[in-house]
Amino acid sequence: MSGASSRSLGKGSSPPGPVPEGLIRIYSMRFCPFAQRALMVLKAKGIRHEIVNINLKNKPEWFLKKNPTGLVPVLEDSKGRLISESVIICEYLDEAYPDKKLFPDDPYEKARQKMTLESFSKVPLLVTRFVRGKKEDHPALKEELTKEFYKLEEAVTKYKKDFRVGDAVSMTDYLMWPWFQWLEALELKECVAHTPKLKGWMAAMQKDPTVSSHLIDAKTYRGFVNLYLQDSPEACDYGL
Ligand SMILES: N[C@@H](CCC(=O)N[C@@H](CSCC(=O)c1ccc([N+](=O)[O-])cc1)C(=O)NCC(=O)O)C(=O)O
Repeated sequence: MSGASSRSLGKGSSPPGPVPEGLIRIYSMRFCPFAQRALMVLKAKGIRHEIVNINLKNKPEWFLKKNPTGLVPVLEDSKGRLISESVIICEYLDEAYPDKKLFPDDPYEKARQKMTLESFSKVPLLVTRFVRGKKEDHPALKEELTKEFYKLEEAVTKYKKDFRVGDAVSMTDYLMWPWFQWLEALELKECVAHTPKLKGWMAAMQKDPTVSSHLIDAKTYRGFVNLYLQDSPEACDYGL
């Protein structure tokens, strides 16, 4: 039932029992960029956890009781307390498990990182629109994404500390990364062709042990996207 590569649970499955003491559970989906944020934070901080993958194209009834919006990720602790929304989950994990903090302690530095995250905030929506959009809308969407990346290039230049590399990967790095991982699979790499600092950050991120343990190859992503867009109940288990 649990594990990053476990098959997803769908309609008719039995709900998992209570979360064992000393563990935390995340309801996830192997290809969900929002869930990947939380999974990277769990891994980077060394928090013991179990993963329950949800079939988003055939959702279990019991999952909708845990999160009526039906979205992953959701976090559950041994007291049965539930937290949804990826940024809220990540900030909670950073505070509840204060070893190896990912957000800076300094309130201004933390606000700075959140401002960088805000300047990134259109990217997930644009990537989703690109995936779901018609071919003829692609050039305009690519242009919009390129503009967003220029904004981030400016942020990398001005606020180097928000884009850390190597041992000092920060919360904003992990919160932004999953969508950059998609660029190759979606043939969107040209959008970062003229933002060398952002490209440098991407190359450095790929060397981070937490990031590299979550890399999925472009072909597998494309296989998933293809099935997801057809609303196939097999999409979330693609490649298993
Ligand atoms: N604010 C929330 C958003 C969470 C969210 O939206 N989750 C998606 C799963 S991931 C969706 C996604 O980013 C995506 C993009 C592209 C493709 N594709 O191209 O195939 C697939 C997925 C979901 O559960 N969705 C379930 C549902 O909508 O019922 C947060 O921050 O936690």
